[in-house]
Amino acid sequence: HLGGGLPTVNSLTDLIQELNAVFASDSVNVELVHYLMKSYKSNPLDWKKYAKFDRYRYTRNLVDNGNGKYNLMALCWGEGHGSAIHDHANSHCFMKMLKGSLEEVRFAWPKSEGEELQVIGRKRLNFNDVCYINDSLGLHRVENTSHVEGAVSLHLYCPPYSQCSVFNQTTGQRSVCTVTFWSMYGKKRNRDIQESRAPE
Ligand SMILES: O=C(O)CCSS
Ligand SMILES: [Fe+2]
Repeated sequence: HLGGGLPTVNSLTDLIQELNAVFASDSVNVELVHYLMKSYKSNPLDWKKYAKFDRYRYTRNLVDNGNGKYNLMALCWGEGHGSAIHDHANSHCFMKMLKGSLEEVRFAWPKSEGEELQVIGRKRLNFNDVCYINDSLGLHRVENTSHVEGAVSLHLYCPPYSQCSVFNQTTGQRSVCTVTFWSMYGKKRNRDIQESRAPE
């Protein structure tokens, strides 16, 4: 886009170009990234090559590695699939609905060992909605509660991470979880059994 004013985003390719430009500087402009994610209007023709579903759990499909500054990925949730309660490894997390809807439940951090996690919020994310979280806002679980429709969400994590913490809701017990990709750049990886874990 020329000169001042906010860029227009007409495709996923545009969004990636604008994100690369925004992340060229070292500080993260959360409002601008939120605006860019919101201004992209989901078009399945843009993202269907990344939309790979598994029968048993949601999949994480890398779209762009943001020159190392962020990871942009498409998450595909079959009916009833959900994540574990997790944190975001001191990174920013932006999540946009590309298809279907997801329910987000937020929890406060456990204050002491053995304490049940407290729900601090519930939100339904609908088509093209964007939601933001970071560790200072709490933990969350994300779930596709539909019995009839899959869901696809676009996630941006900056800085990128490969491990986060997952929490047991009743005991507050925290454990480390390594997250990987089901596919990268639209290509499915031949994987051995234990790879491609999502925080669940
Ligand atoms: O697998 C993940 O990255 C968590 C999805 S909800 S932000
Ligand atoms: Fe999350």
